[in-house]
Amino acid sequence: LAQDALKRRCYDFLNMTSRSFAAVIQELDEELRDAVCLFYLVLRGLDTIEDDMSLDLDRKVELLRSFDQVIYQKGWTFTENGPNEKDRELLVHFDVVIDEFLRLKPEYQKVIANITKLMGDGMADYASGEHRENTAIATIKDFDLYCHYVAGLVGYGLSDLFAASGLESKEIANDKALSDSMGLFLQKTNIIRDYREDLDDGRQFWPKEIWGKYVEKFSDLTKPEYKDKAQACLSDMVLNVLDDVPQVLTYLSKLTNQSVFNFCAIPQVMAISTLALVFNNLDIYHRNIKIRKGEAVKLITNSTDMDNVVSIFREYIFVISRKNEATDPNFMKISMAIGRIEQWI
Ligand SMILES: O=C(O)CO[C@@H](C(=O)O)[C@@H](OCCCCCc1ccc2ccccc2c1)C(=O)NCCCCCc1ccc2ccccc2c1
Ligand SMILES: [Mg+2]
Ligand SMILES: [Mg+2]
Repeated sequence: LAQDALKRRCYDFLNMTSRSFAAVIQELDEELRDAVCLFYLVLRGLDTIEDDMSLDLDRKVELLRSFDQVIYQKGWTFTENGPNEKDRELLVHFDVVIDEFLRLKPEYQKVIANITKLMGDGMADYASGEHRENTAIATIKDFDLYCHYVAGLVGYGLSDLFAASGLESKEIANDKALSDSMGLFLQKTNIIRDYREDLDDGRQFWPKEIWGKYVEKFSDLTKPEYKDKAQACLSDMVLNVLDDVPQVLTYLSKLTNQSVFNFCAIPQVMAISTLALVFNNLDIYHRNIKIRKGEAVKLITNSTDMDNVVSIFREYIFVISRKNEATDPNFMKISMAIGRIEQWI
């Protein structure tokens, strides 16, 4: 009974810390649900360290690089987060997560600990660079590497958990590029959508190799006199994300378990819908925009098989092509990226 209470508290933390993933994780097949829930909570705990700009850099790096050992330390909790840190409650009660993590099958624990180590080291590498006034994400290569660390690796770990559970074939974990794209598509779309929120937090994730073509200072993109430059920069960022669409659809087409498919497909269709919403929408420089609740519900109910998911992607790719303006310096490149995707779908 005490164990059920522990597990209940973990799902409470899941629902507390994630609007978008809590529902789809709870829909997963029995065999995978707890492992994926704890995978999420462990990494959200790690990210709560990474996101806290009030933490001393050396302290942050030490925690990020040792988090894969923290998850084996019964009783460990953390109260050094700033008062406004979104998910500080999770770390204040992290001993509950650790107790549940230690009850998982050793094979699942190994996958989670391995990804936690890789992600923590990657975040630490970036945090040191970020401290040098935001020059950490200079090139598109840096951008891909950062998103690999914080999201691509989640794709790696999920594919490993799917394979280990026997609900999907081992093959799903072989093609790392496909798993990586599942994370990159979600993370890059969020980074575009969150421009304003991150700017206000003193963080910037857009690669200077892109925005530096249009403005001197990253915050110039919010100024009315740079409106045309800001629009061209935004379409350049969307162009970069479109490259991941064929791999995302290929990954989804390989899934055979219904609950795994729903879990994987729903965040991706939300992301393509968000990408179409932010494309050529300069509001992103001023506020955080989100897809309407009604649209989200429609997407969730229609993302249960590959044909429906492909038609949802086709619909939003069409929205992007319609919003594509001939005066945009990236007009042709966007048209060609859309052409490549349409070949696939
Ligand atoms: O603070 C926030 O709320 C947002 O933080 C963002 C940031 O700080 O950049 C950022 O933090 C990233 C570091 C922690 C990763 C946490 C995570 C997220 C989703 C999961 C889903 C299932 C299992 C484990 C998961 C772990 C964030 O949450 N970005 C959202 C996109 C990340 C998507 C990860 C991902 C990758 C592949 C997937 C494949 C299939 C289904 C879900 C997938 C989910
Ligand atoms: Mg975060
Ligand atoms: Mg983060």
